[in-house]
Amino acid sequence: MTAGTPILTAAQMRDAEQALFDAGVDDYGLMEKAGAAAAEIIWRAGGHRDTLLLCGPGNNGGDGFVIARLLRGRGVPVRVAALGTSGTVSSRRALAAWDGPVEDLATAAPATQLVDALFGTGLSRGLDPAVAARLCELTGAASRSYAIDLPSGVETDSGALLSAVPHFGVCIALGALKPAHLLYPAADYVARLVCADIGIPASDRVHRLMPPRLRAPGAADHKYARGLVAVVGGAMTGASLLAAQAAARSGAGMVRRLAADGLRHGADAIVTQDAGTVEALGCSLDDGRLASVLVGPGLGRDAVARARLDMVLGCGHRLVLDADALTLIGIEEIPDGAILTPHEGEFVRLFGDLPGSKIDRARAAAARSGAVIIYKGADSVIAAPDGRVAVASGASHWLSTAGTGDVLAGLVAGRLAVTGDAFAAAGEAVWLHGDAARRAGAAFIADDLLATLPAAIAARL
Ligand SMILES: NC(=O)C1=CN([C@@H]2O[C@H](COP(=O)(O)OP(=O)(O)OC[C@H]3O[C@@H](n4cnc5c(N)ncnc54)[C@H](OP(=O)(O)O)[C@@H]3O)[C@@H](O)[C@H]2O)[C@@H](O)CC1
Ligand SMILES: [K+]
Repeated sequence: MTAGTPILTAAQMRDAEQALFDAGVDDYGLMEKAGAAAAEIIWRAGGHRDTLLLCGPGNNGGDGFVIARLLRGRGVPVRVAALGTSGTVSSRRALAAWDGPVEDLATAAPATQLVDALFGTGLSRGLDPAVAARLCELTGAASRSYAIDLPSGVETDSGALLSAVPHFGVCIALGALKPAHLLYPAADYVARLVCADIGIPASDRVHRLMPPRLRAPGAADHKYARGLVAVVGGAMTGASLLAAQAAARSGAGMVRRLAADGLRHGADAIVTQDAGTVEALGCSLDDGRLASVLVGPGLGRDAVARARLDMVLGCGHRLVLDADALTLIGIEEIPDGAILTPHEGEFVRLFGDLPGSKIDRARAAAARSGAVIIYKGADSVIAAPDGRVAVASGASHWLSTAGTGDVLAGLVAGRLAVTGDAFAAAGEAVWLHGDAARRAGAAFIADDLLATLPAAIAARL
C-alpha cells in the first residue's frame, strides 16, 4: 500500500518537534515556517479580503500572530483578537513582531475571513463556554474560515469535541495530520483539509489511506492466476450474493458461491456450488486453487452456521471474516493473517471496550488477534498486526444502508485473492468501496455499488 500523509498524535508531534530542536533547528524559526505556510494558503485563496485572526495563549496563537504579520505585509486588512496572555517564548516573540493593535476576543467585530489560532495540539480541556460561543459566532459570520492546525475545541488524538466547535471551510494541518483530522466527530467540522509541510520528520506507520495503484491483467493472466474467490453462503442468500457479485467485480478472476440453499441467483458469471451440508462445504473448500474465502455475510448465528464457520476456519485458505462470523467467533479462534471487518458493535463484542482513540483500538485489536482489522464506520481504520495503520475518512454518509457491508466484504476477499497481501487488499477495498459510493451519488442501494465499481477500478489503473 502506498503510504499517505503521516498521522501523528499530540505527543508524537511534540517528540518530532523536540528532535528538530535537538538537531539545531531554531524554535521560533519553526513557528515562522508554520505561520508562513499557513499565510501562503490563506493568501492564495482569499487575496485581500479583510481578515480577523483569533490568537490563543500558546504556540497555536503564536502561529496566528505570524500569519497576521505576513498577511498584513501583503496588504491584507488584518485585525487580531487575543485570548489570554501569550505564554510561550516563541508566541511572545511572534506577538512582539506583530506591529498592529490586539483587540479583546469578547468584543471583536466579525470579518469576511476568520482564522482560528486559539488552540491546537496543546488543548487540554474544552473551551470556556463564552469563548466557544464567540468562536462559533465569529466563524459563522465569516464567509471564509480557517482553522490553524486544528479547530479549537477538538481533542487532537481522539477526534472528540470537548466544547462547541463551528464548521470550518479549511483546516491547515501543520507538519503532519493528527487523528482528529480524520476521525469523527471532529472530521465533520472541516470541509477541506490541507497539510502544510514544515519539515517535521515522521514515521509512516500510521498514515492516511492513499488512492491505490492497481494492476490490469496481463496477456499471460487467466482466471485462476487472477484469483479464485469462494464466498460461503448461509441462512440468508441475499448477503452472500451481494458479496459474491462485488468480489466478481473486484479484479479477481473467478468467484464461487458455496450456497447453503442450492439455488442459483445473481450474475451468471458467478459459479454456484451446492454446499448445503457441512461435508459438501468441506469438499468445495478442498481446492488448492482458492486464493481467498469469505465467510459471514448471511451466514446466520445458529448451530448450523457455527458448524459451517468451523469448517471454514480449518480450511487453511486466506480468510475474510465479516458480519455473523464476527458474532460467532472468539479472539483465540481468529487465524493469523485473516482480515476482519467489524463495525462498532461487532468490534466491541469481539475485543471489548478498549481504551484510546479508534486508531489505538484498531491497532490493539490487530496486535492481539494477528489479523488485519478493518474497523468500519464513517472513518474506517485499517490496522495490521505489525503496527501499520491506514485511516480512511470522508466516505459518503449514504453508505449507511443495508448491504453495503456485504459489498465491502466481497471486495476485500476479491482484492485479497488478487494481491495475496492482507493489509494492501484491505486498503484497496476500502478505497474502491468509498469511490464506488461517491460515483453512485445519493440515496443509492448496495446493489448500485456493483455498477460503479468497475469505474472506480478503472480510475486506479
Ligand atoms: N509541534 C510542532 O511541531 C509545531 C507546533 N506548532 C504550533 O504549536 C501548537 C501547539 O502549541 P502549544 O503546545 O503551545 O499548545 P496550544 O494548542 O497553543 O495551547 C496551549 C495553551 O493553551 C492552554 N489551554 C489548553 N486548553 C485550554 C482551554 N480549554 N482553555 C484555556 N486555555 C487552554 C494551555 O495551558 P494549560 O492550562 O493547559 O496549562 C497552554 O497555555 C500546534 O497546534 C501548532 O499550531 C507550530 O508553531 C510549529 C510546529
Ligand atoms: K486552531
